[in-house]
Amino acid sequence: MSSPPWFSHSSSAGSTRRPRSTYLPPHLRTQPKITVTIPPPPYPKPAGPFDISEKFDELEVTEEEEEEALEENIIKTKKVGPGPEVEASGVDIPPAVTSFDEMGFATKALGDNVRRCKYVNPTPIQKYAIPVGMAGRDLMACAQTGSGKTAAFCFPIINSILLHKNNNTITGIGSRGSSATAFPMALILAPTRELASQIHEEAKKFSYQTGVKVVVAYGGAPIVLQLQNLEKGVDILVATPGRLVDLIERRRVSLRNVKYLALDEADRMLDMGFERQIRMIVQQMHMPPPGSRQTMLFSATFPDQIQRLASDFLSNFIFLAAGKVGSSTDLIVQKVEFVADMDKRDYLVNLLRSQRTNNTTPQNNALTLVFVETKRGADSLERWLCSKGFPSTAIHGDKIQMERERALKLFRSGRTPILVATDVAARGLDIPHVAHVINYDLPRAVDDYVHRIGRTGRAGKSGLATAFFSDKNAPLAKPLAQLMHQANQEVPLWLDQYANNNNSNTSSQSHYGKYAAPDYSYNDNYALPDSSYVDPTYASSYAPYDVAPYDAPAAYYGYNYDGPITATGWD
Ligand SMILES: Nc1ncnc2c1ncn2[C@@H]1O[C@H](COP(=O)(O)OP(=O)(O)OP(=O)(O)O)[C@@H](O)[C@H]1O
Repeated sequence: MSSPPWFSHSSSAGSTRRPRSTYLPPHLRTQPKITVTIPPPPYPKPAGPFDISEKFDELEVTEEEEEEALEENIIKTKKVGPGPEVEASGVDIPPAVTSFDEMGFATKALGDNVRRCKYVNPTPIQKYAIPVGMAGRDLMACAQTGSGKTAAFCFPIINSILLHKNNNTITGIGSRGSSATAFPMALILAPTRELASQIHEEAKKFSYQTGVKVVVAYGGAPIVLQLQNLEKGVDILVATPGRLVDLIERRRVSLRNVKYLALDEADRMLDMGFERQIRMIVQQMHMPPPGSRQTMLFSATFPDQIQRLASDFLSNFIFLAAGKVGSSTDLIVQKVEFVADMDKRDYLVNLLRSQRTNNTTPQNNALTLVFVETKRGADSLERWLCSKGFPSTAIHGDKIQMERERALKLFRSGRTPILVATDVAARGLDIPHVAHVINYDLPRAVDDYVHRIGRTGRAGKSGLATAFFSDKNAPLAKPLAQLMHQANQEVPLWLDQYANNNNSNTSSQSHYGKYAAPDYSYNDNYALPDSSYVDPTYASSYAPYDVAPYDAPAAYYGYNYDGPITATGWD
């Protein structure tokens, strides 16, 4: 493990020579030499190339294969469970269950779909959250990354739709001239296109052969196709805020009939400056009020500002916390290395080379996700890695949606086993076989670190996370060290020392303060992709970071949304 220049530590011996070709300006030549420490592989060796088909139709498996998969999932959920204690608060909390059979789904089809997904036992959060959701109660649920939160809000929604679809007051599609308005019964909001798309795929699997229709709408993809899908009928609409507002403005979606609302990664949507849009969607666009609809908020982290939103959106809700709020799962081995910024590239290449040589993550077999700070940095690192013989691809907010999807597909399938990403890939993405997450640039906030490393160590599997820490990350030292201690990780002495020297920044989980300016990486990835809308309150914070022109329609400023609806055409 490498240490900062001022820290004397025995492990700094045995360093690797910096390649001759690297020019170092004289004033930087006293920097410590690089040591690459590769821990033993904590992850199972996955078999690649990977099957990324996601539809059940394509997943018809032999009984033998099914048994094998079930066996594997029993092992996985055994690792997840009995799991961390789930803390529940609220009145009349419905009792938790221990198996999917006990959940009492409305139709056999739902139980069949659980089986098709090869889920043997519910994860801890599912044991508590699914009964709460199925009892129709509002819910705020916090559970570690990769713990199965998607199923925890999807199953109650699908179940309730199956129970109540026929009593629906506004059925199917209303009409306005030649184009129809869709009246979904359920709305699931997600912060990014990729996450919305993933939830859509999951929800389709969970509702397979139930008759429940799931449609997705997000920016960057042709709206015409989404409109056509909406016209065919929709029970559950999965959407990003920007595109949804556009569809409502065009009167192609009405929220009057929404009985179930789920916000995934709700805290992230606030960080991104989407609060006003979300409040407008939930409070001013004809959605039934709390009490007349069921609302569920899910995330792995819950910074303070979400509490206020919760009190406005939820009614008589139950709070569930699986494990410590904002903690990382201990399935992930976390390493922190002190790497000066100028040494990062060489260090990374050495790390990947050792990985390859030691066969810990053979090429094309296990996936490595590398997080960087900027879009330009992502492109440049991707090129560098390719030039060094490491097939890589990159994903960030400046790429068009097709390129983003292509990059994910290449990575997911193992054809390009390294993905260089900005925070656009930090939340919610469930990519099997990600064995190693490298924080080449650490994020500014520890919550973001938790979500990033959570791309590995999912659903009971173990994973590895390596962070490159440099002087500029000093403010993160304390919350990072705290988080690692909580997760029983080996914390380098120098990091503890850094943490003690940086006592000023003591907030460990919620880092921006109340509605404070988002980190530029949010702008990089989130604030603009789905619309060019930037809340003027936050616009100045984005300014130095190459913001697309702010062009939100005037309607967005008024909180009373009942005026004339104009189609803006932006997406
Ligand atoms: N009961 C279960 N048994 C086995 N696997 C499960 C179970 N529930 C969910 N999974 C799988 O676990 C993985 C992680 O689930 P999911 O993406 O819902 O996690 P999450 O808690 O939403 O994570 P994040 O916080 O990163 O968004 C998925 O591959 C999912 O199919």
